[in-house]
Amino acid sequence: MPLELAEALLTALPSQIAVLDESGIVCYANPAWNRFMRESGRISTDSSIGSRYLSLCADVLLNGDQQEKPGFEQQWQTFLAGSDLVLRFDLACRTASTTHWFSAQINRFQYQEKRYFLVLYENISERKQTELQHILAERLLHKVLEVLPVGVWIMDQQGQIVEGNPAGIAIWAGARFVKPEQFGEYKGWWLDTGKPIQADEWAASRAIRNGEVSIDEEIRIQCFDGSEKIILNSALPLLDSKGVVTGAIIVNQDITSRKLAEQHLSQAKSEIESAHHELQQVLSREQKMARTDELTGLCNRRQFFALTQQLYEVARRYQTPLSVMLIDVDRFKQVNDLHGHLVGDKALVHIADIARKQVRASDVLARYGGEEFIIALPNTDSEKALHVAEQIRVDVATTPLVFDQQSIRLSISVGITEWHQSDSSLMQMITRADGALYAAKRAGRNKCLLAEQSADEN
Ligand SMILES: Nc1nc2c(ncn2[C@@H]2O[C@H](COP(=O)(O)OP(=O)(O)OP(=O)(O)O)[C@@H](O)[C@H]2O)c(=O)[nH]1
Repeated sequence: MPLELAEALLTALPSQIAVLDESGIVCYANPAWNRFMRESGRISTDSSIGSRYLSLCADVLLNGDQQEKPGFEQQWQTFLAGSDLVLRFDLACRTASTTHWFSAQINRFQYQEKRYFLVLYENISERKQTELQHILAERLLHKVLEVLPVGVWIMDQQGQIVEGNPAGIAIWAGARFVKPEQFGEYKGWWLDTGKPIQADEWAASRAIRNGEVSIDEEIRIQCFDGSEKIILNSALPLLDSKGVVTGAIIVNQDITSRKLAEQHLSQAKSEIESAHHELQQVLSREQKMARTDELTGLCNRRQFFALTQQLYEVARRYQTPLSVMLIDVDRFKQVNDLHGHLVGDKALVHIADIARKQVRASDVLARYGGEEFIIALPNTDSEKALHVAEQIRVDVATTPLVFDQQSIRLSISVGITEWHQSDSSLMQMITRADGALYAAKRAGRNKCLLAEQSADEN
């Protein structure tokens, strides 16, 4: 090749090229080399010829490491003095505004029995920047993973863990851990349904195999100390630019203590609810008992007054009729004496049942005490009340109490009255009905008498 052509070629080449003599002094440099050395402040004139190669390598960073100059100097001197034919390294040359990265290749050669070195720089700044950004991103990711309170695992396409964070390690600490290929046989992890997790059911493997996204699957893991942990397990497939699954990212959250607290809370809630329910039942039983006569199941005297007082107020206010009747079992002492107290009780229940059949839902039927019953009949005048009383009396007289193959005949006397304009209280009505009852007894029993009639008779 003619020398001029070789010169023209070296001048046109964008790569930096220099030739050093055997002591490392630049004896040839192409324009690209000189331009770079000048622009980067390594030389002040237009030419590098005569400069020591080492002095042109100020601020050198070898192979991306922050290797200091003495380290490089030593490497350079060894190469210079040794017999190696090629020296390759990446270096960074800092200029005022930026850092240029080169891939350097230095070849030893001989020319006219003298030793020389051909230095060739290839600019790899772009590639290095990308690499550096990648490294920075990875470092950032590590930092984030380190401080994240949830466990994060990154798996490759084979299901091998390539990255994990301290929170993740803490979650699985003490767990009966197995190798991925043993997942299928392992019974130490199971879903919250109680089903052991099989290899292909594991959220991570579904993410890798099918690209499936699983969010917050609740799983239980068994630890060597016998305890259990409850973990929320999520898995997302990692995809490349073509959408092909390259691995998975798994996120774990230990919710054992939260779950325990929830369980305690719901247990406490159901205990409180059942205690409340029981209390309600006791209360309503108590309330019923407080209103009811135990023997006959009718209202007791207190309840009679509570209900009838309201009927009395309504009758007074709207001037509507209201009647009251007092019923007394005739010669009841004899029933007790002849058949015993127990039969006496049955007789009372028998009469209560008969009376119950004759009253309306709006009437108040109560056991007034001992062998006495009382009925308040709203919207009923004394004539109609007498009619009701007669029906009860006749039913009692014609329906004997059958007990132990005995038939016990019973009768009642009834005193009836209705509300008068002149009445000042409910009690006044009851006293009048009692007077009529007394009169019915005196008149021979098994009778119903109106207070108004009995007053006339007296
Ligand atoms: N078996 C039973 N007897 C009762 C009950 N309450 C009151 N007696 C009885 O009822 C009887 C009422 O008797 P008396 O007041 O003398 O009147 P009587 O025998 O019914 O006679 P007259 O009312 O005059 O027809 C008493 O012997 C009481 O002991 C009860 O709950 N059960």
